Amino acid sequence: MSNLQDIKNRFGIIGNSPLLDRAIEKAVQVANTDISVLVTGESGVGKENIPKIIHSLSHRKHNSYIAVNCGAIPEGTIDSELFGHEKGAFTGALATRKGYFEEADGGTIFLDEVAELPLQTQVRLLRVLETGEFIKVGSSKIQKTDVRIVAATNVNMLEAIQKHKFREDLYYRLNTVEIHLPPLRERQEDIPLLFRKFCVDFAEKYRRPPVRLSKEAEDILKNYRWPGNIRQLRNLAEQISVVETGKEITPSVLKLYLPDIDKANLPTLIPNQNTSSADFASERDILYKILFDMRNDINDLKAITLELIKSTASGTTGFAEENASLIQKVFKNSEKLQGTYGTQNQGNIVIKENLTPSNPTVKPLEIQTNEDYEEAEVESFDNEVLSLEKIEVEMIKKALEKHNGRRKLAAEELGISERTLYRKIKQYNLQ
Ligand SMILES: Nc1ncnc2c1ncn2[C@@H]1O[C@H](COP(=O)(O)OP(=O)(O)OP(=O)(O)O)[C@@H](O)[C@H]1O
Repeated sequence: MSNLQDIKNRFGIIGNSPLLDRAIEKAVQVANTDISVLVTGESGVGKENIPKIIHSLSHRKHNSYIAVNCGAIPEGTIDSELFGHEKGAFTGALATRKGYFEEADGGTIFLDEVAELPLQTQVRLLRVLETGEFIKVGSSKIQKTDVRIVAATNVNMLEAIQKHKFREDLYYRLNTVEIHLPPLRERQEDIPLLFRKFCVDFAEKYRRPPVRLSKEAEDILKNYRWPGNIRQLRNLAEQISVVETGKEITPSVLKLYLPDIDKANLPTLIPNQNTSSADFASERDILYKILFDMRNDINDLKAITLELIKSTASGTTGFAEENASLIQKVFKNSEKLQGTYGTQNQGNIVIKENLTPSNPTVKPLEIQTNEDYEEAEVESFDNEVLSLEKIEVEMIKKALEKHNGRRKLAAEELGISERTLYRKIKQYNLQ
C-alpha cells in the first residue's frame, strides 16, 4: 500500500496540508530501508504515527513493533528495560530478563522522547546502532540484535548537544533521515477538518448530537496558536462536545474554552475576606507541595511494608537494622508533614470537588479552612472529600491544561521533574 489517502485512512490521520503529506511521503520512502529515522516536531503534532507507518510498510512488519517512552522510564531501570538483565544483577533481579532490544529482534523499536535518555544509556544505544551489539545489565556476554530504530523528540537536539545532555555522535546516527511534523498553526487548513472529525467521534462516543461550528468560530480556531497542537485541539473538541451538546459553536462559546483567553478552567480557591490573591497563590503552591510529599511518603511506606512482608516470609531477622535509614527517612518526613499542617493551616485542609457550569468534566478545587469545616454538614462533606490520588490527577490535569499540554512547564508548576510527570501521565492514562 502506498496511496497517501489509504495510509491516512489506515492510521486515522486527518489533514491535507502539503507539509503533512510531505512527512508521510518521506515515511513511505524510507520504510523499506533500515535507515534510522528521527521524527521531530512540537508536542502533540502526531509524531507517533510516523514510526507505525514505517514499521507496517517495511519488511519487518511481521515482527515486533515496540514503542518505548524514554521519558517515562525511571533512570535507574532504563538500561535493564532496554537491554535486559541477568539474574542477581541488582536487588530485585530475581530472574534473567530480556530487554526490548532482544524482544524486538527482527522488528522495529520506536524511542519516543529520545532526548530524555540518560548519558550512560546513550552509550549503549550508540553501540547497538553501530554494531547491533548489546550487553545485558550484569552480564559480560555480548549479544546481537537486528532492530530498526525510529526515534522522536520535541526538544531542540542541537541545544541538548551543546548543553552536554545528548551525545553528538548518537544524534547523527539517529538522524540519518529527519521527518519533521509541522505545528498545527502551520497547517491552518487542517484545523476545521480535525475539529469536525473529533467532534463527530466524541458525539458518537458520548451518544450526543454533534456540535456545529459557525464560520466566525472556525476563523478563531484557524488563527489560534495551538501551543499543545492536535492534542490540545482534540481535548477542546471533547470538552465542547460534552458540554455544548448539539449547539452551534459561536465565537463567544469558543472563547470560554480557549485557555489563554479565559482562565476559568484553572483551580479556584474560595476567597477569604482577609486574604489577598498573592496569598491564595502561595497557599495553592504549599498545597501542591504537601500533596506530592505525602504521595512520596506513601510510596516509601509501601517499600517498607513490602520488605517486612518479604523478611517475614523468608524467616530472616534484622529487618529493622537493615532498613534503619529507610525507616528513619519515612518517619522523619511524616513528622515534618504533621508540623507543616499544624503551622500552615492550623488543622484540616479539606478539598472539595465542584463542577463549573461551563465544564462539568473539569473540577476546580476549593479549599476550606477549619471554620468552614465545622459549618459543613458531615454527611455530604464525607462524600466530597477527594482521595489523595484523585487530587493528584486533578492537579496534573489542571497544570497540563494551564500550560496547554506542555509537560515541561506543567512539571515546573507542580514542582516535580518532567520524568516523574511523564510517568504519572502514563500511570493515570491522562493523555
Ligand atoms: N493528523 C492527525 N489526525 C488525527 N489525529 C491526530 C493526528 N495527529 C495527531 N493526532 C492525535 O493527536 C494526539 C497527539 O498525537 P501524538 O501522541 O502522536 O503526538 P506527539 O507528537 O507524539 O506528542 P509528544 O511529543 O507530546 O509525545 C493523539 O491523540 C493522536 O491520535
